[in-house]
Amino acid sequence: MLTVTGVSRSFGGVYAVRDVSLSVADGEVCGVIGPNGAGKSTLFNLITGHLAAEHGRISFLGQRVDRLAPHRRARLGMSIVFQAARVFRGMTVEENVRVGAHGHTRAGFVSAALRLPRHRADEREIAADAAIALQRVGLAEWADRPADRLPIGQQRALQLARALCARPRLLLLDEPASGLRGEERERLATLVEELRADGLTILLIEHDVAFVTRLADRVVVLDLGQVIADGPPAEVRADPLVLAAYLGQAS
Ligand SMILES: Nc1ncnc2c1ncn2[C@@H]1O[C@H](COP(=O)(O)OP(=O)(O)OP(=O)(O)O)[C@@H](O)[C@H]1O
Repeated sequence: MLTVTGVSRSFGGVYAVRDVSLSVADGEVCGVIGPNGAGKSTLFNLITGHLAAEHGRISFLGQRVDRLAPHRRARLGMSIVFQAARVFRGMTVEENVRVGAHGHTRAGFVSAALRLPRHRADEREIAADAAIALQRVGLAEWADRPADRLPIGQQRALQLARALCARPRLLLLDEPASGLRGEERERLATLVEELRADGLTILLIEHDVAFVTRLADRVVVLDLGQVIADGPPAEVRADPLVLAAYLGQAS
């Protein structure tokens, strides 16, 4: 579904991501881990289009996308949950989720905001999608409450619902567990497991090794901008290069 081939990006002459290749198959949960500064966020932004690659190619559903703007990639079916993304204040939970739908309806965001008549059919479709997404993440009963009153764990679930409302082919999660503790983290892991059981394809970028190795079918490890391991979680966790990269960080 997603193929990244020999992608590089530098800042001020120093490579943040260097000659990285990885692929995500249909229905797979692929995890990307790595110590601080390994290049995870840079890689994520290269895939979503928020940063331009200097070398390499990125293909999504058989189409080359590395020159496409983020919204064009989103329209092809990439849906993103950004690291520590906020919910929209002054909007209900349901309204927050609806925002995610505007990529795939005929109506653009502006037309929908103006509530032009020809977009009313879309509105019904969006409401149905939002209801399904809220149900999926366990927030249906919170639909009419102000989004910013939700506890952080549920705000993260809300961001997932917003991404699901766009009917993604590939869900891209950037450090979804950051800032979550104990029970909230556990609930998020269960939710990602459920999405995986639904057959959703997920690319999960995360600092927390235990979180990723529990959820991913395959794990790619970055260190100093390069891939140092790629394989099943158990294999990767025992890899001496991976252990050394994480130990190096701890010392
Ligand atoms: N916009 C930027 N300008 C300059 N340097 C950058 C920029 N973005 C990232 N870098 C550098 O690129 C390297 C990789 O950073 P990146 O944020 O991708 O790593 P990361 O693995 O996501 O780290 P963390 O786990 O700490 O978020 C770091 O050395 C960082 O300082």
